[in-house]
Amino acid sequence: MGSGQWSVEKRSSLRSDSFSKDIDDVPETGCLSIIVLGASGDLAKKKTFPALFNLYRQGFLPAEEVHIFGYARTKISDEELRNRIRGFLVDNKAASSKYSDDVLKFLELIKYVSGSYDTEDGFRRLDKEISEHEISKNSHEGSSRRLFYLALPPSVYPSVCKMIRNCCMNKSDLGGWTRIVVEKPFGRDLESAEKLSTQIGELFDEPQIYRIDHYLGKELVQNLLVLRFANRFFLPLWNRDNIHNVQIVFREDFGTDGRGGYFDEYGIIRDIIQNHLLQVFCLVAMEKPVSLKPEHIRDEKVKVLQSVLPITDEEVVLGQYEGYRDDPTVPDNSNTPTFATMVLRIHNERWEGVPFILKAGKALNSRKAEIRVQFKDVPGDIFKCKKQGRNEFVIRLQPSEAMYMKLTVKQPGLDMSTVQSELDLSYRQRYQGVVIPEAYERLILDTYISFLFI
Ligand SMILES: NC(=O)C1=CN([C@@H]2O[C@H](COP(=O)(O)OP(=O)(O)OC[C@H]3O[C@@H](n4cnc5c(N)ncnc54)[C@H](OP(=O)(O)O)[C@@H]3O)[C@@H](O)[C@H]2O)C=CC1
Ligand SMILES: O=C1O[C@H](COP(=O)(O)O)[C@@H](O)[C@H](O)[C@H]1O
Repeated sequence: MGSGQWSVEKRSSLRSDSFSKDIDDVPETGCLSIIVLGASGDLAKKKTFPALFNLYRQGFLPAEEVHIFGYARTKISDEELRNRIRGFLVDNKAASSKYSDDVLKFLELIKYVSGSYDTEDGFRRLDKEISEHEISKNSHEGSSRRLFYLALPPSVYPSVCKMIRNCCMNKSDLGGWTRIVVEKPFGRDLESAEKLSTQIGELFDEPQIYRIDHYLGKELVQNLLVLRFANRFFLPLWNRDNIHNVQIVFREDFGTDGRGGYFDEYGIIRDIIQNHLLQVFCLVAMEKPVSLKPEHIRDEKVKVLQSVLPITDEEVVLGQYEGYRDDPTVPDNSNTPTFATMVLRIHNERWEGVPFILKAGKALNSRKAEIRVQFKDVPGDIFKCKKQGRNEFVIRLQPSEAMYMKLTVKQPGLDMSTVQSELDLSYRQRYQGVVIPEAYERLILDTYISFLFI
């Protein structure tokens, strides 16, 4: 395959599950069960099931091979779970008021099992349901694939992983596997993250564990490396000599929305900044990796993080939106921040002196996620155009993916006056008819099929 082309391959290089034997050459032929744990929750209904639906519609989850299971403590029937998620499955092809055949057929693939997260009873019933599905598909023992997606608060990951390990593992000697997907935030702090890592590491091999940060699946986040390292424009400009500051901003126009129980335990820094915004920050600030191999990219990210100076109190602002404590699941005296802004300073040759301003807030007046790179003023400005504002390069992750560059140009006409204008690459206009995948589609697909850049 020539350079720059994508190819679909099995994760053969990662097939070192201790539960599988010598399976490198065994094709994956067994059926696939996707188990969404925490199926009653916000993530499951808003993102996980819709992403699975989109994969199904595009043929990546063939009905003959796949079954989907929801699991949570809430006692509801299969039909009640389907009713909860139905409205979140958007089918562009369907007539506006009707659910399409695709939606109805997809919902038929979903079964619900109710049980607790720390006792074996529920997980044994879940295992029984999965096995029945595997048998019904004539999947040979040892060839079936089981993907456990933990759409749950991290506090229950250890017990859930233990239950999966004790009750729901399948044989993998004929190309089958068991994998788990865990969400951010990965613990509350370094100590709890390390503890969690150890606990999960004792139960599963590294290649079986997928830690997800869905911001990495967003189209314009995926584009950051290409933009930075495949364009001559940016190479000489991307440094302290030219850049005045970088802002990485996340705003949401709704509050906890029934998730107060989860959110109040973590707050905006652990919910958004420590994971989503730091990943974006690393991609903006890191040096060019040796290659696109995950470990090379990781190494460069780690170097940036290690170069960040301790954040000072004077460069942090925290806030809580009015009405946050009205949520019945939030304690009346909660001081959990729902808004935070902080300045990160990188102590290295490229970035010394350039503030990286990270900002995140819930229940603000708009929904937006963007990166703003503001350039320094032009030295020796003969046009006196400071009033027009600086050069700025903006990457809008959402909504309406776009990147645009703010430039100063001559105001068209007889006068020699200046005005600020934009070089605009709005995806909707530029890539008409191209469907941009949701972040979770990309990431979930990666958990059972891998795309290699060769
Ligand atoms: N919501 C979102 O948009 C996103 C969320 N995430 C991550 O996904 C994970 C789940 O988030 P989300 O779905 O929003 O959270 P929810 O608060 O909706 O929790 C999901 C489910 O977990 C169970 N649950 C909630 N709190 C507890 C608890 N303290 N102990 C045991 N079970 C509990 C509930 O199910 P039941 O009571 O029925 O068992 C609930 O329906 C988090 O790690 C979050 O960071 C990541 C990206 C986006
Ligand atoms: O991880 C999370 O992300 C969502 C926002 O995701 P987006 O893709 O819609 O920007 C946020 O609402 C949630 O609090 C958080 O847990």
